[in-house]
Amino acid sequence: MGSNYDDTTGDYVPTYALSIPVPNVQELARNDPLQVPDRYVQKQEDRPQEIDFCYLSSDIPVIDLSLLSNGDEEQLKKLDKACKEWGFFQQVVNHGVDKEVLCSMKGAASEFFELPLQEKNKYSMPSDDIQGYGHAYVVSEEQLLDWSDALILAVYPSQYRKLKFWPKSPKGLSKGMIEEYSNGVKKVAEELLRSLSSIMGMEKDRLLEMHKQLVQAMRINYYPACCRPDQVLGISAHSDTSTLTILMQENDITGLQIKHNGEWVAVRPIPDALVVNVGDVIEFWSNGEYKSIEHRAVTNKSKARISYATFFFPHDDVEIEPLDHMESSTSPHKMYKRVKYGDHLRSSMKRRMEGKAHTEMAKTGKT
Ligand SMILES: O=C(O)CCC(=O)C(=O)O
Ligand SMILES: [Fe+2]
Repeated sequence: MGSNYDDTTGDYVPTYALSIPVPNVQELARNDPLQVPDRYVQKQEDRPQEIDFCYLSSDIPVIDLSLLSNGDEEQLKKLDKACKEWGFFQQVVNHGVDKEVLCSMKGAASEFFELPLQEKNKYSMPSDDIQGYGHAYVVSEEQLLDWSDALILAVYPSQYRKLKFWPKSPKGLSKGMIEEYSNGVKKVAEELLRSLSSIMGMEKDRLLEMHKQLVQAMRINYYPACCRPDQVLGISAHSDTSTLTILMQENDITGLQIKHNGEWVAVRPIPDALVVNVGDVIEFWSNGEYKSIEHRAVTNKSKARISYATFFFPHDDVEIEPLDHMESSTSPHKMYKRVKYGDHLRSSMKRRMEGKAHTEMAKTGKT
């Protein structure tokens, strides 16, 4: 596991993974809008089908966070069902993050991506880490690439930050703005973890305590418009290595698709809602009862799309394994081996994003 010291503060910050630098997709699409280079054309079986674009599900459970945090039985049941059957849910109302904060974040991020490449490259991701502006999960020269660029930042604990990657321009995407947004979604994550603790039969604060330290990182994905959305993927199918992920998407541009009963289902954006998904850590702790669902993003012909994913995960040293009391409800055995979280995270980052392959490795083989 790598380690590093921040140039500006001298603090210890963990290093996550290597990623081979590859061309900027926004620039590529701007220079030649009618071409998709071969390296972005997905294998036939991975390409989005026509039907995947049209089927917008309104069945994905919607949860009211303010009712949930007051212990509302109906919402707790919904949460349980959502995590078992979907691994995803959306919160429409009362998630508590100010609408203005959501809007300012969106405005500031789109201004950032509109800057000239030379400006954005001041924050470019080095080949030995995945913080900064660039592409993560590129592990071989032959690997097919996703139709997106990203800005990735570690936010909490604050000593994990590498401030040289935090944009100084535009002014809107300031440290204060990123912190305000991050604090808002952190409160949402903490509330959800309390409710998840309850439905997993534990004291409310137990899941939070099990993190030792709640680590928070943000990835802002930029998907340029693409002349062949049927051939490319904005982000390949994967499940998140987090405990929970909170995603803010555009109010009017679809792109996120989740795997449900073997089919890809597009998540209909609900204005100002936050989309939440269960990550691998909850799947492991719950012995597979709650699912870390595969998802991906598709592109579209006419508009760029930006999405804002915040990942919450435990401290590197935390040992993750199915909780004893969760063994009996799903299976008489522990389905996953005991792993150090930092090892799981880094071993999955060494691979190309490939569905749930990285969680298969953690399985004991017993069901
Ligand atoms: O853009 C999206 O809707 C999905 C992004 C995502 O899955 C991720 O960043 O992990
Ligand atoms: Fe994801």
